[in-house]
Amino acid sequence: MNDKPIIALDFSTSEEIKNFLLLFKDESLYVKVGMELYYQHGAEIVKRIKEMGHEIFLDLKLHDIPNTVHRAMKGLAALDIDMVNVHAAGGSEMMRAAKEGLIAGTPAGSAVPKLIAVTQLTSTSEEAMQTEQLIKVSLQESVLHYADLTCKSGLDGVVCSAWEARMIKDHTNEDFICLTPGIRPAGSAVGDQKRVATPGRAREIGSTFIVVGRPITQAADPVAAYHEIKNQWNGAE
Ligand SMILES: O=c1ccn([C@@H]2O[C@H](COP(=O)(O)O)[C@@H](O)[C@H]2O)c(=O)[nH]1
Repeated sequence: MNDKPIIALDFSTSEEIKNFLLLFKDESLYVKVGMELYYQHGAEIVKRIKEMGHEIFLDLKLHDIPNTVHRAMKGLAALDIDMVNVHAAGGSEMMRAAKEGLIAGTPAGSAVPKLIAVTQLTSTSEEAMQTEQLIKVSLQESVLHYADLTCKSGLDGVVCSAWEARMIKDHTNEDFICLTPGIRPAGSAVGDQKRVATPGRAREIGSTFIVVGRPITQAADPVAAYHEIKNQWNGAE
């Protein structure tokens, strides 16, 4: 497991990002740049955050035809990101194309970013999956199916809820990344998330990375909230 919780930087302005990151002074963080930030500030914001010494998971969840995803990944690989993702629902051909694009676009001498795939979003309940996506198996079966497909397509891991991490690692291997959003410290607001777990529970079950947004970014003291969550994640409290 990675000892740093990944902070979801769900902000829209570069000013907000700057002010937020300044709170952490010289601490090196692992942050997640998602659609809200990337669609407004693009490669420039990724570059600036990287220059500040932070690791970056670029959470754009690509899902398109294989050729388009290959070309997009080739471009993203030039950004010096650490991890990026696609939707497993795009299929094995698309996932393999994503990986090939990433390898082709990575500058010589640099490490290829980790590539993971979303199984079922943590905001999806079993009922919504069955009635809206018309997937007639259990949510666990669907998540496991996508994890298996992702592993066989040569990717590094999946996005899932903490509750599915152990099952996925048992069916793939211990090194297969299970990155789990939907993390909520006891007593904090769940919001739109459906499959949530505390940082401590996520560690016990087998998450490799946890992603935490609002419980940190909307806290009265984000630095204190981050360290409390980090301690719980590392089993220190
Ligand atoms: O299944 C998924 C995939 C991605 N996310 C992203 O993680 C963060 C979670 O933020 P919170 O504020 O802690 O809910 C957010 O950026 C999502 O886009 C996810 O939640 N679930």
